[in-house]
Amino acid sequence: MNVIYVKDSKEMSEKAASLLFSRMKTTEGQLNLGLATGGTPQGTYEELIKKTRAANQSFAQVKTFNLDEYVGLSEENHQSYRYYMNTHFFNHIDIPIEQTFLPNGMALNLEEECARYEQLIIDNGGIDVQLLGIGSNGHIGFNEPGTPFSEETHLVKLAQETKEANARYFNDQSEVPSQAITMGIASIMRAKEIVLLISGENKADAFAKFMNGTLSEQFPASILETHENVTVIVDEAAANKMN
Ligand SMILES: N[C@@H]1[C@@H](O)[C@H](O)[C@@H](COP(=O)(O)O)O[C@@H]1O
Repeated sequence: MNVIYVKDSKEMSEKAASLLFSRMKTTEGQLNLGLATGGTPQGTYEELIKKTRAANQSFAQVKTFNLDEYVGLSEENHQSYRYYMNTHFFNHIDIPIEQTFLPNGMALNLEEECARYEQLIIDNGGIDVQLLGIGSNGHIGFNEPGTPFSEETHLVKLAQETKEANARYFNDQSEVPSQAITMGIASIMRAKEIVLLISGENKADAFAKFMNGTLSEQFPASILETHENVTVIVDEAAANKMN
């Protein structure tokens, strides 16, 4: 595992964007990108848009697969992850929108939707580079503590801690959906390369726990240490409990 220590979230975003940009360039855009939402990767998307424009680079061949989506929020809902991805990234680059995929949290049959999404990723050849954030309880995607490492895309009930953490994006905590569809740990681990971003002092405990290396389903991110190609980019605020 390659751990890169950076000063702040700006430097983290620049490093992550450079890494993704170079992967897209070396594959001439023939790349399946796994993407994440939340506050942490927002700067990475901004940097990636800047780089793409400055280099006048086309990424029309890239396909994207997001980790997760809330159940019951339409794509017009500003809190849906589809809306987040469109506004923060897809509307500003030339990846055709038909090549951008998220689980459909409005599907009538949610179990079928999970199986469809898992198969969609497989049928497209799998994910080449997966971008990840981490929840303060160690969740990745929406795989909460206790999720079996063997899970593929599935329906989850959000932990109270996660609902509280994500309430800042909603008018009121009662509006935070209680369910989501997420790629499972097994789906994430099939990505050929993983880039984990950790930023801010509210992630310091999670980072310290991650680095202590105990493999446990109670701390979902711990599985990443068993993946052969992981880069962690962590800023000073998140790393400060390691000193
Ligand atoms: N499902 C997302 C995760 O993919 C994300 O990593 C986490 C942390 O978000 P933030 O980066 O805003 O702290 O929040 C959500 O729960």
